[in-house]
Amino acid sequence: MTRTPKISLIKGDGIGIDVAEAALAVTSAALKHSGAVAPNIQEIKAGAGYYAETGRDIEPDGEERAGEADAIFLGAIGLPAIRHKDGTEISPHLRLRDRYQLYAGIRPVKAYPNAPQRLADPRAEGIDMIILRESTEGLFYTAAVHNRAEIVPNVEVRDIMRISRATTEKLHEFAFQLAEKRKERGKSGRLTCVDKANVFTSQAFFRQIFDEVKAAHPTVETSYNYVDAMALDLVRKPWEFDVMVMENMFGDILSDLCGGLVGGMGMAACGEIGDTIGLFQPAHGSAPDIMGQDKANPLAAILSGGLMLDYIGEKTGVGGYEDAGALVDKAVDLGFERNALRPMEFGGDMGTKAVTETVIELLEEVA
Ligand SMILES: NC(=O)c1ccc[n+]([C@@H]2O[C@H](COP(=O)([O-])OP(=O)(O)OC[C@H]3O[C@@H](n4cnc5c(N)ncnc54)[C@H](O)[C@@H]3O)[C@@H](O)[C@H]2O)c1
Ligand SMILES: CC(C)[C@H](C(=O)O)[C@@H](O)C(=O)O
Repeated sequence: MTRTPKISLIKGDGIGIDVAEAALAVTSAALKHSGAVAPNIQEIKAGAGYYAETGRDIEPDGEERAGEADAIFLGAIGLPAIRHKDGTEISPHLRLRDRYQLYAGIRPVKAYPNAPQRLADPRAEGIDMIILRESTEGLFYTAAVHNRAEIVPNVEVRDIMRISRATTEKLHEFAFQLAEKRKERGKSGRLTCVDKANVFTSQAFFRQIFDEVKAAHPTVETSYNYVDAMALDLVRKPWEFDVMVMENMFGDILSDLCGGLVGGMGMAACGEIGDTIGLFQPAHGSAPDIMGQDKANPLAAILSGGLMLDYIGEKTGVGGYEDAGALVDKAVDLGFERNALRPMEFGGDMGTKAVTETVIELLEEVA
């Protein structure tokens, strides 16, 4: 008997609530088309709004319950007006990354036809790459929610860039395997190690481990780029890159830059994978400037939902999930090809609901 996959759902704050609902509607339609069993979904309350009401950033036992599922789906968390006393924002999702060691943060960056090209060079139409952001340590190791920074009140605060062998070996192994898979699918499969090895010992260690892991993957073409030069190259010739692997903070910053290259944050999908569970969310935030107005582009969340279905299928072996993930991608591809997806984010005429309904209609065609 096939088992029923389980998803933990955290809608969060602002547009996170709307785009999470959009992603669920689309994934549920895709699963019906592929004949898969519907997942059990347990909702967990968390976020800045929840903190303002209760003084807690996630419901009691929420972290533990989140991890009992096959995957976690998150909308977005945080509202700039709601902060801890130390000035930082409400970010329980960083504890989920830490607790479940979600080290491999996959952030796909793809240019779609009829979506805005922010670069004038026509080669920008071919942008199709992945930022692989380590998501548990690096400069986020001492993020405020972990209480690990060295603090001399009002005098000095030291945040630490932690690069550990155990996590970095797993990250680079993941990166090489991803590059190999992409090459099999006709992409260049070139892997770039993005670091700051010219200045920081931790970053030289990151690169040293990259070279060690590379020895077991002789067919993968590799290169190095310092993170500052990477920012330059992502604007001047992003089409030359395929997979880029980097520490946490560099990936945080460059993945927003990449979102901008292909339209905006409403296109920035994300999957954070650990050894036992994955968390899927759009890479954008709660967008307080447009919340409650049906203006958010739900595609980053919808594409993240597609990544989640693929992950659940591969992890559990439950039939129809990987097919449903592929259907979500196909529907979005077709929608852009036909100019049937015109999010307001790009100056189009379609709000959150209209984009979601159109993707659901397109699913019927691609199924
Ligand atoms: N993963 C997360 O949960 C996450 C990520 C980033 C920021 N945040 C939080 O979200 C809040 C707002 O942060 P911010 O303004 O720096 O980043 P943001 O991503 O929310 O917004 C940045 C800009 O992009 C636009 N935007 C973002 N997503 C969009 C979408 N789907 N459709 C259309 N436009 C979109 C916004 O309107 C805004 O102009 C903060 O509290 C921050 O801490 C949370
Ligand atoms: C809101 C914040 C904690 C988060 C991060 O820095 O990881 C966001 O910027 C992201 O990119 O997902």
